[in-house]
Amino acid sequence: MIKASGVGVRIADDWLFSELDLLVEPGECAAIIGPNGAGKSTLLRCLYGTQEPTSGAITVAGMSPDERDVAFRRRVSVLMDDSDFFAELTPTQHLELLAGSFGITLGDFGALLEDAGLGERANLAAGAFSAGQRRRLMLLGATVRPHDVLLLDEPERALDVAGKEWLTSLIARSTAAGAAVVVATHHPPLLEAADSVLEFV
Ligand SMILES: Nc1ncnc2c1ncn2[C@@H]1O[C@H](COP(=O)(O)OP(=O)(O)OP(=O)(O)O)[C@@H](O)[C@H]1O
Repeated sequence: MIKASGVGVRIADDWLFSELDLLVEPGECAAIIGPNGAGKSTLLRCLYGTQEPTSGAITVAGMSPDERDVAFRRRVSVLMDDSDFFAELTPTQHLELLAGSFGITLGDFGALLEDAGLGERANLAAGAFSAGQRRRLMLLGATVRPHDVLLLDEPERALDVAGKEWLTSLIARSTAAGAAVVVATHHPPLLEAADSVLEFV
């Protein structure tokens, strides 16, 4: 489902990383770890097609990554550093928007938002939310929408203890539904839940 072979990214004269191989089958989660600036987000951008690797080949959901390709975006869900939400919309409206754009029902919105810890804010504009509440809303959106692949960049950021436990359950739900998940993280419990760990140095 996700295959990277011999992937490298060179910045100016230096290789950020090179000869990197990654294979994530459906239903598996791979964690990417390593120090700040090691290249974790850069690799995720390569997997989503936001950035071209300098060398190597990548296949995601059977396609060459291209974030501009609607067919690719419909199969690959992503939460990156710069992912955003609609500040003027409420969580309920975000879910309605997702359900509408994918032409699906998402089930009981109230239960989903309650589970995300946003039950009491279901009908308030998200622009006034705290950092952790925004992150919960974006994580909910990224995981309830249909996806074969889920790419997460430090999803634990801004989450409280309960939020981090919820995050672990979201990833487990996604892999149980057959998605291939790649998560760059500094949160050790996510490593324990991962099927493989790719360590950047
Ligand atoms: N297109 C680019 N042009 C210049 N520098 C870049 C480019 N892409 C990545 N870098 C640099 O590569 C390094 C790795 O960045 P990256 O965000 O991938 O690290 P990271 O492992 O995700 O770090 P963190 O744990 O801090 O999030 C940084 O020094 C960054 O400035």
